[in-house]
Amino acid sequence: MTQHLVDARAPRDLTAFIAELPKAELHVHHVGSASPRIVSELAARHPDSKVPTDPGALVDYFTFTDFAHFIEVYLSVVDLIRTPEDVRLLTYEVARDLARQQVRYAELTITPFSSTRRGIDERAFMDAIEDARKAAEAEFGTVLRWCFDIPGEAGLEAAEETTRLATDDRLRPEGLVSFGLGGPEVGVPRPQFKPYFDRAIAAGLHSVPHAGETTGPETVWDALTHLRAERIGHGTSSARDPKLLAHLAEHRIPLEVCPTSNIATRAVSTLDEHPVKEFVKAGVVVTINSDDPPMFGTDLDNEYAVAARLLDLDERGLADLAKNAVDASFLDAAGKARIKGEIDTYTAGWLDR
Ligand SMILES: Nc1ncnc2c1ncn2[C@@H]1O[C@H](CCC(=O)c2cccc(C(=O)O)c2)[C@@H](O)[C@H]1O
Ligand SMILES: [Zn+2]
Repeated sequence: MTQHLVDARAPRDLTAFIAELPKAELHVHHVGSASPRIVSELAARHPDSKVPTDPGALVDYFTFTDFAHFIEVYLSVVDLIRTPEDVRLLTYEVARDLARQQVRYAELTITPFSSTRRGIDERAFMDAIEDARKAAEAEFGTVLRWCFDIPGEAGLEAAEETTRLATDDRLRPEGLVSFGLGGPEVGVPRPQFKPYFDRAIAAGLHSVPHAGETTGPETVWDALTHLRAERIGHGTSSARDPKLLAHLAEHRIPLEVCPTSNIATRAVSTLDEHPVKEFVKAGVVVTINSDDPPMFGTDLDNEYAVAARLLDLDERGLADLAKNAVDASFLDAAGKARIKGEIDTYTAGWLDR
């Protein structure tokens, strides 16, 4: 796990620049953000779990043989979240970790179906995430918004439940801005989710499905055509289809690129083979994200360092990447202008030292 972190670090000066750079994170999973500290605390609360309580043992536990193995381990961590207080603790601590990296705004992908099917009361679940969101904004200054995603492999029952939770006016939380689709893609065709995305979009939510992470470019086309995707989670295989790259560039559909994730789940063999450079060359809007940072031995700062290396960026290039994420976010115009202003002021100050 730490191997990714150590190998990928940028030269010292860029590391220091990145650490204080104000950032936005658009693709990060709620449960997948549980740090070793949070996992150990939850595992200690629920000692019957198979997840190790010792943070050191988690390094091996979070080493994956393939994408299916990653999902199996992911679900064992989901099993640790059993009470509304577990949900609140996780959400609040995730916000603390984001704030430490100067993340000013994050869209956190939450899978409410996984919690409600495990017996957490739906009202208590919504109250827990909203309570943590408000506390985090007041205490850390980090603004959180939610993306509720369908765990596609769990079928249409999960799709129906997720859509209900996202669109029922009595339940849907104030911080909810978007609707997603996650989990394995193989054997889970995207078009079947069209009616659910139609309902979510009609209720005012943005469409941000995962696509082209573990399957080919046709899945990205499906996400665009059937699910009316406004951004694509990963979209890695788009690089294999020049027409798709041209379409993404022309319509300014951003990709939520998560380089280290793609190596850890073995979706891409090595960082040097990652297609992020091809996306940029084709004029596609690229945002850099961390996906499930502790599980992949990374964090958002490290993903920016990886991007700096793969794209050969200096401080201005990194600031532009950070601004891409702000522009591609679902923040309002004033909020975007405020964070982009902070990025510019910080970068100018750094270069003037
Ligand atoms: N890189 C990723 N790419 C894709 N998804 C990712 C990624 N990282 C994290 N996820 C998350 O994985 C979960 C998958 C959950 C799932 O498939 C499932 C299947 C059957 C039952 C249940 C259950 O809960 O009972 C869950 C989703 O919640 C998604 O948000
Ligand atoms: Zn993801």
